[in-house]
Amino acid sequence: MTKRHQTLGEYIIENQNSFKYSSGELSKLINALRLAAKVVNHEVNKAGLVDILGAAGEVNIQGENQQKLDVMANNIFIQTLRNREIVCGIASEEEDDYISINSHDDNHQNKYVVLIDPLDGSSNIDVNVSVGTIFSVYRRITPIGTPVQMEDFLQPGRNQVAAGYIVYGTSTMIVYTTGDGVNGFTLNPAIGTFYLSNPNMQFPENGKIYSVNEGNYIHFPQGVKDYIKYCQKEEEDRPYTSRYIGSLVSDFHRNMIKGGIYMYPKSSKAEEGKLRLLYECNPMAFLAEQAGGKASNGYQRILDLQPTELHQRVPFFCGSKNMVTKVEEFIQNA
Ligand SMILES: O=P(O)(O)OC[C@H]1O[C@](O)(COP(=O)(O)O)[C@@H](O)[C@@H]1O
Ligand SMILES: [Mg+2]
Ligand SMILES: [Mg+2]
Repeated sequence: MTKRHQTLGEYIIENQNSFKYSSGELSKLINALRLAAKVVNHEVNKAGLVDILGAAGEVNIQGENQQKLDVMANNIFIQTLRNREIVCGIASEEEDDYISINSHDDNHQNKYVVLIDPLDGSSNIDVNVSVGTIFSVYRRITPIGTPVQMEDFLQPGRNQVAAGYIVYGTSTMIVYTTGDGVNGFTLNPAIGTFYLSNPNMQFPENGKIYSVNEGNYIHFPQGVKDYIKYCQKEEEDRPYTSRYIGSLVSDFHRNMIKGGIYMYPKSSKAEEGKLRLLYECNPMAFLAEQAGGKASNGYQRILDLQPTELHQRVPFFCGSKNMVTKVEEFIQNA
C-alpha cells in the first residue's frame, strides 16, 4: 500500500508553528505562491498552442529581450501577491524598480517583501526545455506603518525567512525552505494539488556533475579554467559529467538530487558574471545551505554579501559542499 503523500496545504498548516515569526502570514504567502505557480504552470504547459511564445518586444532593465512568458509570469505572481494583501513590497527581474504595496487598511501593516525571478531559463522557453520561477522572502526592516523602502530589499541573504523555486519540467514541483530544511512537492495535474514527494532534500557532499556554459571557457579566470580541467581529468573519481540545461533552477534541482556544482563565473565579457544576487543567487544559496550544500562567489559566502543594487550580478558557484570548496581553492590559488 503506497504511503499517501501529505499535501502542501497540510504541510504548511502542520509546520507553521516551527517558523519563529509564526503568525500565519508566511503560510498565506506560500499559499499565494502556490496558486500563482499553478496558473503559470497551466500557461507554460500549453505555450505552443497559444500565442505566448517568443519575444514580448520590450527590453528589461537587464538589457534582455523580455519573452512573452517572462511578462505573463511576472504579472501573475505580482497580481496574486497583491490580491492576497500579505506583502508590503515586491521586486522582480522584470521590473525596473520595486513595487510598494499598501495594506487594505491603508496603514502599511504588511511585514514581508518578496523578490522574484518570475521565469528563469528564458532562453529555453521556445524550445520546450524546463524553466522555473525563483522567490525570496524577507521581513521588512523599516517600521511597520510606513511605506516600504529600498533597504527592505537590500538585505544580506542570511536574513531571508523563506526561499524556493518552482520547476516547470517533466513534472511541476515547488521546492522551498523556511529555514528548517528543504522539501519538494510535486503537482498532481489531474487534481491541481501539490504533494510532498521529496522530504528533507539533501545535497550529497560530493558529486560527479559540473554545470557551466563551457562556450565561455576562454573568457573565464584562470582558476575557473583550472577547475574545469580538474573535473575533466582521468583521475580518482573523475572525469565528472558535464550537464548544462541553461535554466539555473533545473541545473540546481538535478545537482541537489544527484550531487554536482553549478557555476556562472565572471568572465572577460561579464565582469560580475550574469546571475542576479537578490532573486537568483540568494534564494538558491539559502536552499543550498539548508540542504547541506554551499554557495559562494569564489571568495565569500553568497548569504553574507551586502547588496547595493536591486539588479546587481555576482559570480556564482553553488552545489555539493566539497565541490564548491574545491573550486574556491582553484580560484584563490590561481
Ligand atoms: O545562456 P547562458 O549565458 O549560459 O545563461 C544561462 C543562465 O541564465 C539564466 O537563464 C538567467 O536567468 P533568466 O532566464 O531568468 O534571465 C539562468 O537560468 C541560466 O542558468
Ligand atoms: Mg533567472
Ligand atoms: Mg527570469
